[in-house]
Amino acid sequence: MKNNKWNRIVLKVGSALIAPERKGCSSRYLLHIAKFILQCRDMGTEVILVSSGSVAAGAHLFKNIDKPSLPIKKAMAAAGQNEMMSAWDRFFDFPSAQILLTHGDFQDRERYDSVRETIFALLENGILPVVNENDVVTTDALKVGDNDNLSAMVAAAADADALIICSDIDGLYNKNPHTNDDAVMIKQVSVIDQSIYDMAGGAHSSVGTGGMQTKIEAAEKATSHGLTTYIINGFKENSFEQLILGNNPGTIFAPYAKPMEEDLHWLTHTAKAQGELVVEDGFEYPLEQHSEQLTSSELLEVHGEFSAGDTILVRSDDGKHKVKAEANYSSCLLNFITKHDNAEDEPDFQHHTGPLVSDKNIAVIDH
Ligand SMILES: Nc1ncnc2c1ncn2[C@@H]1O[C@H](COP(=O)(O)OP(=O)(O)O)[C@@H](O)[C@H]1O
Ligand SMILES: N[C@@H](CCC(=O)OP(=O)(O)O)C(=O)O
Repeated sequence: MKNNKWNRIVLKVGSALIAPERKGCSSRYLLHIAKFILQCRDMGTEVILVSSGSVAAGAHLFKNIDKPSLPIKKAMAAAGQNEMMSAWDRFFDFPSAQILLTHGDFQDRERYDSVRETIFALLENGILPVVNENDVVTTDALKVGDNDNLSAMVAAAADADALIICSDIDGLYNKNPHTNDDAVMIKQVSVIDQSIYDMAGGAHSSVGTGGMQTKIEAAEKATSHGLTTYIINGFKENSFEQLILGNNPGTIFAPYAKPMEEDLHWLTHTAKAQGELVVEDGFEYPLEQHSEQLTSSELLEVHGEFSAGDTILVRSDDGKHKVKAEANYSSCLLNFITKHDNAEDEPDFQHHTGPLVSDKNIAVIDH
């Protein structure tokens, strides 16, 4: 990494590298990944490891592993997490620390700050943070769901310079190479747009989650925060040797020249919408100068339960525009308004309610 001069990186390691055949952890690939971590630290680059593989590592302890129920999958994660942590530990002569997170830890500002502070304290003391999703406690509403996105959220929270996603494939191809013989590898991506997402297919291995789709989402989260992002083949020792030499062994995603402001980045890439407003067609955000803000007179439907200050989706009735923003009113109040829009009450409500969402930060959703 002579040429890269990174201060801090997040290294994400996929399940296939930890427990390739779901027969417990294997040191086969971890050895050269651990060597890379060691070399980075020797060069003065701080490393945060995001390690998948708890489910794959724990699977061999259970019967009927081919179609495990959700509770069994969580039990596999609980048992496998221990195995995975000890597998990593065997390679290091410095301490490591386990951090298990859910989406809720990023959504809640106080918990988010707490995670950041803990990571910084570990790094300052030379301890390697090893992060995974806390699969045991996650629910659909609370989970990130895949460690590609989790690694990008960790990388943004930890102010890293680069995110390196180690997978079971050389990088991003123009189509899934496992199902298309003529797939061509993409060495560099400067802008992540729909054409890049269209290249992505799902996971191929029995242990991976998300395939290329979630890696591109992660790259978008990270590059928009100013991080260089790589997808590399973690099976190959040469990938890590090339990184150390400052070369690109896989696909590199260029960081945004002008990274997003922190709050807008959080709203766009981290915050989950707690509910949705459907409004009359014709609304546009971000607002042009002098254009009118959305008020309850344009409100058609309210979905979900949310409080003032929560993140919500606002969608035009024709589905053409969709934004994420901070609600200025609770779903309870807005439901009351939509159900009492008779001529008698309306002027009063219009008078008392201002814009439906805060225009401080508006994230336009286009895919
Ligand atoms: N366009 C693509 N380029 C490369 N791989 C792709 C593409 N579309 C789908 N894939 C699949 O994504 C897989 C990697 O994702 P995944 O199985 O989730 O791995 P990991 O465990 O490393 O997260 C590849 O093995 C491949 O089958
Ligand atoms: N939290 C899960 C990992 C989920 C996941 O994203 O796996 P992968 O696609 O292999 O990175 C586990 O430890 O098994």
